[in-house]
Amino acid sequence: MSSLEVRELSVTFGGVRAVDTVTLKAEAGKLTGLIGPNGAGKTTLLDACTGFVPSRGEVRLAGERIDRSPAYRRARRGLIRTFQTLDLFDDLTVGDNVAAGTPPEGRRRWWHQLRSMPSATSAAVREALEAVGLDGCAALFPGQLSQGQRSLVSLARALVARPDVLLLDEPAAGLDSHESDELGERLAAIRDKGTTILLVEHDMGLVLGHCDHVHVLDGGRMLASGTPGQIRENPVVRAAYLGEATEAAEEGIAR
Ligand SMILES: Nc1ncnc2c1ncn2[C@@H]1O[C@H](COP(=O)(O)OP(=O)(O)OP(=O)(O)O)[C@@H](O)[C@H]1O
Repeated sequence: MSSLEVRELSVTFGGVRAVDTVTLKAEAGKLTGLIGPNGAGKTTLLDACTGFVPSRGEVRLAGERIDRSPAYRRARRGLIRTFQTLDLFDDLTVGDNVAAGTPPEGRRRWWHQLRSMPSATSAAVREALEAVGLDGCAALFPGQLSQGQRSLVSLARALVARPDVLLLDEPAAGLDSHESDELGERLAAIRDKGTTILLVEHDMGLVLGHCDHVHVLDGGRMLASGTPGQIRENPVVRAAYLGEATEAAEEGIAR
């Protein structure tokens, strides 16, 4: 099991400091939530961890620095992510969409890799679809699924790569509260099988109901960290994120 850790991580776009000297950890084998208001820097932090934007500071996977590695090497080392925009291939079946997430094997030539690509019916694809509750949907096309189910296809495409650490960007978007609770159970089961998960999400029921630990970002900076219970009760978080003005929060923000 691997942890993911960032130390003093910063990302700047022109004059905007989207992530500002953030230090946080997704503990090995845990489901960690990352929450914060719109524009807080959550997606940018995932982009920096996975090598999609240049950053300053350290990113460590299982204790080893990966912040100088290109995105594909980080993925090969087991750091796999999903995107807010699902980017499914509408002309491919669900099974083929998931199969497309299979990582290439080592340095074999591309025609060998093509020949060894798993098919939509391979065991790895079946297993990934089962893990998200879409077994039986392999032959359907994304257009035949609900938005929530499409999000699950994107999750299955990440799982087929057998990640050590899985970064999820708002997988509950488009899910109703029942589906989102079900997703929480599935993520907990994936964690229990040994995958470390960092979950960016606005769905508070999912985060506070299922995560082991939660980090809160605001304006690119770490605002708070704690158990879901501690985060729920934190007056500064309630003021900044949940829109509740309290005296304690005002004192906290002023400090
Ligand atoms: N490619 C970019 N170029 C310029 N500014 C960017 C870029 N990507 C993000 N930003 C800015 O960085 C800040 C953080 O954005 P980010 O998307 O990381 O926030 P977020 O917490 O994921 O928000 P949301 O919950 O709405 O997805 C915002 O001010 C955003 O406008």
